[in-house]
Amino acid sequence: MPSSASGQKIAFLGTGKIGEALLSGLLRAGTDPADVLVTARRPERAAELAERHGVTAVTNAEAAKLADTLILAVKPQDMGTLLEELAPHVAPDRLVVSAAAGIPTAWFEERLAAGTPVVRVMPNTPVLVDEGMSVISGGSHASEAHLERTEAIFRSVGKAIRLPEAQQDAATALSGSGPAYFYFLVEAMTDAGILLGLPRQVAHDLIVQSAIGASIMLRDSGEHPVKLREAVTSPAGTTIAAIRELENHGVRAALLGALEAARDRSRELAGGGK
Ligand SMILES: NC(=O)C1=CN([C@@H]2O[C@H](COP(=O)(O)OP(=O)(O)OC[C@H]3O[C@@H](n4cnc5c(N)ncnc54)[C@H](O)[C@@H]3O)[C@@H](O)[C@H]2O)C=CC1
Ligand SMILES: O=C(O)[C@@H]1CCC=N1
Repeated sequence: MPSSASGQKIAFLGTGKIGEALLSGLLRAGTDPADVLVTARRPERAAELAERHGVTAVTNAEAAKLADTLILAVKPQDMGTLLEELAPHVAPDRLVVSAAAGIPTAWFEERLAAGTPVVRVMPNTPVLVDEGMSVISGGSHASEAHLERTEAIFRSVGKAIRLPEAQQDAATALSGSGPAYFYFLVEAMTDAGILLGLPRQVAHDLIVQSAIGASIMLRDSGEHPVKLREAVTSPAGTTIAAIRELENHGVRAALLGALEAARDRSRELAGGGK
């Protein structure tokens, strides 16, 4: 287990949407709540988290003293303020893991005591259902043991792979933001069901189950997505009529542009920017 079996304490600094999703996943995976600390900007939020998950609410400075692994999950724009408060309290034997989009490990290394190991991770919200995709890159002081400790945490809530840090902005565009694109598609396709006269709940159920079935086939069949799509696309049939509309509206080009925009935005956040 990520923390309790190794006797290590993990602190979440900034426990918002992704922080709480990760925290709940770790607890489901068997981490002892006594080994988990949380911090929040508002005391009421910290108390709520402690009550809901049975973990301990602490200040950022206390987290730095008490925890072996510090998972920083504030917005990139808030990372500068957090580091100003935190850095004086972080001994270089702590592992600092940032889940923030855009910000490079070097940025943290400049602000922390010399030699402090930093690992950058881009997770995604399906960690809530143990189907997360996390991409891990080590900074210049992160050892194999630090990377393994980080992998153990993120593998308890889904898949985790290592990539060179230069590919983190692209990974953020693909898997970090990725779930949002699928939700957007489901929302639009459900609206299409309404246009075709179906009740909203029926339209939702038809699309969600189709998405689940298609996802499992993509994962388990080993087939290329083109093959899977061709198997649905009968000659002179319904699917090709829809595909023509998607191509007419440049949906493929829109996706290329959308993910490039997400990658560019991640790059812009490199300095914790606005
Ligand atoms: N939401 C997502 O799907 C993903 C988010 N991320 C990254 O995770 C980070 C957090 O994103 P979200 O959870 O979406 O944002 P969020 O706004 O839900 O959570 C951030 C939390 O940090 C707290 N916070 C801010 N400053 C603080 C401080 N000094 N001390 C303690 N707590 C503080 C805020 O009150 C808030 O609860 C971002 O850096 C984002 O790039 C990464 C992967 C996926
Ligand atoms: O939208 C964002 O900036 C964050 C990072 C990846 C997913 N959500």
